[in-house]
Amino acid sequence: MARLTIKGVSKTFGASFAVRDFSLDVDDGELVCLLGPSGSGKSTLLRMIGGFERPSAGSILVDAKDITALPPEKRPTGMVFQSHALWTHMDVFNNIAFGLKIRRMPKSEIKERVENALALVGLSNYGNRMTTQLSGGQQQRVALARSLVLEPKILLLDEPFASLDQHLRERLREEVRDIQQRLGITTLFVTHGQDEALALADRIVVMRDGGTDQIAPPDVIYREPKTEFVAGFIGSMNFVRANIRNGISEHPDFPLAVPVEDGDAVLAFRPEALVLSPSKTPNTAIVHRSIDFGTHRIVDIDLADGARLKAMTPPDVDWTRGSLVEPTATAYFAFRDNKLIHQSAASGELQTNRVFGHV
Ligand SMILES: Nc1ncnc2c1ncn2[C@@H]1O[C@H](COP(=O)(O)OP(=O)(O)OP(=O)(O)O)[C@@H](O)[C@H]1O
Repeated sequence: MARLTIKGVSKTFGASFAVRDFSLDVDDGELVCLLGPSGSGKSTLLRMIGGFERPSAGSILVDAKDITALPPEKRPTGMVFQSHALWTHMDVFNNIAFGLKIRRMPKSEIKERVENALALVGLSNYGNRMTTQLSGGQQQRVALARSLVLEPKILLLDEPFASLDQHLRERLREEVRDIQQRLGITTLFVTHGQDEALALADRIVVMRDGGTDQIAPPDVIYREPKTEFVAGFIGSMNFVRANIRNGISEHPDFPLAVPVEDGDAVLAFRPEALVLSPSKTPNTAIVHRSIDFGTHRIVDIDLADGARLKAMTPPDVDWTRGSLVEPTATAYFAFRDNKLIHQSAASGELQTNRVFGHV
């Protein structure tokens, strides 16, 4: 168990910043996901923590000890990469034992530790297999065991399941979460899959252009996105542009209360916060498509100005293509210059519920 502290870390390549003035405290046993689009600096940040890249500024501490200048093998970190890079001329046992042999650990202890690590990743009978005889998922399990066997204080995972199919990826990430919680190991997990982050993380760091837009638990990121970017990147979100005057949006379909200074804003609402009612007035919204998912229906509607929105509705009402509907947003956000400037009371209530544990 260990606490990781990242203080004002930057990394420049030539004139451009890959990571910009990044700070984060990761608690003992916490799992933090670094989430962001390609090129946002996730891998560079992880590589700096693992010692594979030197920060241009700032420092990295584990349990208050500065490790910024240490090489990877002297750090209390273990890293699992996207491509597993197992040794093909060694069997599974020796792949996992390699790091321990270098540390000149007694043979009997190596055997015990490797067997424990194999059991942990569900590969107890695979020690004698060559790595070329393993499936992709099994190879990633071996890579994980190879890191865990060294008992790192901090586990660093860089999109470890990116090359696997969806089903296997979901299973492995649940296994990793399980192992991580059982060992109580402080973990940083890089992903660009929002589902993965929402399913795994105690907290999510949403990265953009080397900086962070928001650091918060998954439900907070979903319910209280601090920026327009976060709102659009995590979960499904509808956006419309509107002018705000005297505290009211001038959008013809969404005359919402937005008590902010007059000017342009982006209004945003989740599909589940968009309620549809039948309308007789032409020139409102028209149903484009309705898909039944059993538990709910997703209805695409086209506004008069051509914008297409998604509503989540109960499954029992079938909205036929071409029917006229009036959309109402029951909970919404308003953004200006990427920043949240207003959140409706309804989403505020959700927040209160969450805080008091009623959801
Ligand atoms: N060795 C390097 N030399 C020059 N530029 C680099 C180097 N490594 C990364 N970069 C740049 O730094 C930025 C951040 O890259 P990084 O790989 O950290 O992003 P990422 O969020 O992990 O992306 P992905 O999801 O595609 O892996 C990118 O613009 C990238 O081109």
